[in-house]
Amino acid sequence: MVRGTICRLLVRDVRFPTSLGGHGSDAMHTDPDYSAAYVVLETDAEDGLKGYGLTFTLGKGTEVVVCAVNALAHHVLNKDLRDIVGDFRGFYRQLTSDGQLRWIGPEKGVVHLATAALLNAVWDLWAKQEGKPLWKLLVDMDPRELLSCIDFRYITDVLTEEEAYEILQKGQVGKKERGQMLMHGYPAYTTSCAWLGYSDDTLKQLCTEALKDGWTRFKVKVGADLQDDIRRCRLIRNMIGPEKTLMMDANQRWDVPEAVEWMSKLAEFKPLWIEEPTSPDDILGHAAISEALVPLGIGIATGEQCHNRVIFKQLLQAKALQFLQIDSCRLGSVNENLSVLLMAKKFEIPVCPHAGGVGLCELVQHLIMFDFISISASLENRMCEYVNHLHEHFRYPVVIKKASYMPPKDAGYSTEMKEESVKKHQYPHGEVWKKLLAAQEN
Ligand SMILES: C[C@H](O)[C@@H](O)[C@@H](O)[C@H](O)C(=O)O
Ligand SMILES: [Mg+2]
Repeated sequence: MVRGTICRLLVRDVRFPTSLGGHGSDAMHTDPDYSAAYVVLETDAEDGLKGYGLTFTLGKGTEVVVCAVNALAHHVLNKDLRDIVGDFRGFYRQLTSDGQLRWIGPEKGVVHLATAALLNAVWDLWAKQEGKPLWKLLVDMDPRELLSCIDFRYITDVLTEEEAYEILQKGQVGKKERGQMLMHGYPAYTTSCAWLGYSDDTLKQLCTEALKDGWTRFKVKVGADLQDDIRRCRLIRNMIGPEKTLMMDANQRWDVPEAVEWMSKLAEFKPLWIEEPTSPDDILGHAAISEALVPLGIGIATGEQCHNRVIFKQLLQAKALQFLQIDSCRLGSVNENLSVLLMAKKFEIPVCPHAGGVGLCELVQHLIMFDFISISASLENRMCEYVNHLHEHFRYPVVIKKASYMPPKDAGYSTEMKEESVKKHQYPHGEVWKKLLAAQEN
């Protein structure tokens, strides 16, 4: 049973110096330090359970997200958890519609990332109090209760609450069997072999290891230099062979005509999709690229920087994407992701979540497992991203077997980091940063 009043909120700036190894680098983000604004919620309940939440950042700017979390804190502090989850739609709306703060959003940018971190902590706490992993909490929830967590404002022109109810009702059929199927895991793909900053030797070595570990789906970063891309894509396609799946990711590097031209040159390597070919805000641009590339057998994937459900709605309406990539830390937590999963189902577009970063795999695995069991009922053309960095800092890290995510068993949203890791990596006074910053000064 849900219990307790939220009496303490702590937010910390935690950064990992991943840029030193070129990990996570792409055509636009050449030196990311995978980081998080990390929130801890405490209640006055005797159980001592805490809620942990985060949003993903790339280093600089995490302090701005921390500020935004503090600016939103009054909406959360001294609230009874029963009141929050009893009217989760109302609570979501209260956070996202703060009459003053919404001016620096609304439902996008820093303030929305902060909302995600806070709400992720609330969901973690709720799932912990119920003694269930988050995916199971969602799967066991009655459809009406699930819908009561969603703010349908701005999407009722494509999905009404009644339509969403019908989708969830249909999803009840075969739920148990799909739950059992998941015991073999949810299919994953790896991005870890081919960051843009990796040398060809590193790429080869990591690809060899990944093949040995049973990976069959690979993503490669492209977009900075065409000749480099041709060489790297040839290398990886030759290594994995013609049957395995290859995806490409340009991280918003191109203009619309440039995207079409560039990808026509990479088509020979048979990519399943090109991800973020252009600005994430350019819905019609994505539609134009999609129209040009689908005949070449290349789909469009996007979502990791889609601000909110409205952008996803329009991408779906405009037939601008073939693969939809939800993100657990950019949208307004589970609440907003639920609405996007339901819209994707209505449009029959497969959801292939964005993960990686720090903690994104830990979180989003819950959402995609719920999606399979209760909404999509399909594994066709579906897979969840995996990146093998930084899991050791989490108390309940992801478990990958045979290139699949195994369903989490521990209660909560897998968001909790090890205290030791947080302390060491807190910016700028943690041990790791003190050393690095001192070395930079000398
Ligand atoms: C800066 C980051 O590593 C991104 O490159 C990464 O999230 C990427 O777009 C991905 O799809 O994994
Ligand atoms: Mg990407």
